[in-house]
Amino acid sequence: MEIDRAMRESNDRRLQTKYSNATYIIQRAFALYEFEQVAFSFNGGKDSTVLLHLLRAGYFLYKKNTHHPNGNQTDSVFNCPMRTIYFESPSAFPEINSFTYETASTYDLQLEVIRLDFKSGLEALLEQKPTKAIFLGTRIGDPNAVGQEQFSPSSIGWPPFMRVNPILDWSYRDVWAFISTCKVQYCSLYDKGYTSIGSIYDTVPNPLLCIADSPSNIEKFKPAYLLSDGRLERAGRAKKCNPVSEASLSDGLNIVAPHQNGALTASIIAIGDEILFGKVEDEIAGTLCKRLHAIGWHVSRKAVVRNEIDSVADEIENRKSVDDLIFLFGGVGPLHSDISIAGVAKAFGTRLAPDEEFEEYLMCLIGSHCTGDRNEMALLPEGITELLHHEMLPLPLIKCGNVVILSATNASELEKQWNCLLESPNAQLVRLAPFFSKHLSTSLSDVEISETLSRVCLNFPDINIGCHRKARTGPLIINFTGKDQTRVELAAKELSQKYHEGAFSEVDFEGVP
Ligand SMILES: Cc1cc2nc3c(=O)[nH]c(=O)nc-3n(C[C@H](O)[C@H](O)[C@H](O)COP(=O)(O)O)c2cc1C
Ligand SMILES: Nc1ncnc2c1ncn2[C@@H]1O[C@H](COP(=O)(O)OP(=O)(O)OP(=O)(O)O)[C@@H](O)[C@H]1O
Ligand SMILES: [Mg+2]
Repeated sequence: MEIDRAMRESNDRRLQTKYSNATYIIQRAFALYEFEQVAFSFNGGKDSTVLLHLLRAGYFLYKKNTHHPNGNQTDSVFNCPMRTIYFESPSAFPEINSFTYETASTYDLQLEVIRLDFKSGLEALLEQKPTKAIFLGTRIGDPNAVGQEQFSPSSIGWPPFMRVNPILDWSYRDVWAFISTCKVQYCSLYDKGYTSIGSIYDTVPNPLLCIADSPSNIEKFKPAYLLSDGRLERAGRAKKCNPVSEASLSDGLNIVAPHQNGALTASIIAIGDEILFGKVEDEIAGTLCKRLHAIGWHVSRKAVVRNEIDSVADEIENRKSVDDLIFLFGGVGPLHSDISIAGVAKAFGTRLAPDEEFEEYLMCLIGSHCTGDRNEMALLPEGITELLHHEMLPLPLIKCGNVVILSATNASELEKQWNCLLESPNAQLVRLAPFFSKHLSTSLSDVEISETLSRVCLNFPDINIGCHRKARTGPLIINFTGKDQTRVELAAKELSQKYHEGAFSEVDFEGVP
């Protein structure tokens, strides 16, 4: 069977893994449902074209593995004569329409044409013929894929059937790699710059494929397979909203209010059972606090949580609408305990989806170790992920909504990433007016100064007034911190004036004069 052979002979391990997973799902469906009760939803688009050939291969493998394990199943025109539904619409492109009919005839598909909308059409279909499962070419990144699994029952309010999505985890690039590896025919619109095809009213060629300097002044487009960033495959679907921007706008993500000189707050989340066991000293959070303070940010919370998806998600959930940025570190990578990114996805109510751009960086860094089965590190929260590039970083940093994920494991790695973040405009790590501090040391007892100090606090709500001491019996150091130097000085003066001369001396934070 030509598809199976082409895939076996391919040296694209990653695509082979996708292929074997997809054909496994297809074989499971054929094992679970009677052949006559399963349908394929085909519309001539690239995704359903890929699915058609996977169904042919999956059916071939199913037959080979169940009925005729030793039979000769290598017939290159092996077909899957399955029920195929096509919702034909007057607003479909004629090229799509004719490709659908031609392909159905080439591959002996039993075409059932439905001229109703999806929901009513499916209701009518299920009334006429028992249909338990329908194969769809839905892929992650499609607006309607959110929340779906490879087997997902139809939504509430829809007629009951199982949606089977064998290529749910396929990327745009996987689709074109498969089409090219197996040399299958596809609708001609994809050679004219269309990258995802809806109706004639809402679809134009993808502007990202436009050839700018066409000599004839007529717009020309490169073929769809040349689109390098698959996340933009729907850029030609004019009237439909991009789920990424929709989600980020409705959540207010990525939009840090333009506080002129005001307060921006950050929280820091360390993930690590070892820190909680007391086995590892975390040096990153402390360094981050210093760096944030130095650029005028307030740190509102520093937390350490367990290597558990729910613990990470809960902590982010609590902070994501309170703080302007959340810094997260620990639990990032391919190990079983590296659950931080899944926790971020859960906190934002999204799923992990392959990020092709990040995967490319991983490939450059660790080569074939991250291809095929081992691309888990390229699964990033869908619709909310931004990559923060910097020439000094071998891998871009990941920002999801307002959560910045640091991969640093010690203070010196952090310093490097911090400097890159400062230079990356998308990190939104803006420099604010600096803090001024004054520290007074005294041998007065806590009891002696507490009442006066409380009054100063009331008079200077804009100044942070804190106290610390190195030992119970040693001097007390009082810290005045704020953005207005004059107010800081005034607060310190108001306190010292209430006591005899020499009761306070100015020191640094450590208490050194
Ligand atoms: C066979 C079939 C089953 C569908 N089942 C559902 C469903 O259960 N729930 C739902 O919200 N939409 C369902 N839809 C609609 C799709 O989610 C989606 O709106 C449609 O494929 C159009 O996708 P597009 O916007 O990418 O063109 C179904 C569509 C088809 C063809
Ligand atoms: N008019 C239709 N008739 C039958 N099935 C459809 C129709 N429209 C969508 N589908 C099903 O929904 C799936 C997802 O649709 P979608 O438009 O995202 O993919 P596609 O049409 O295959 O490719 P493209 O994204 O390039 O348009 C299709 O693969 C197909 O299974
Ligand atoms: Mg389509």
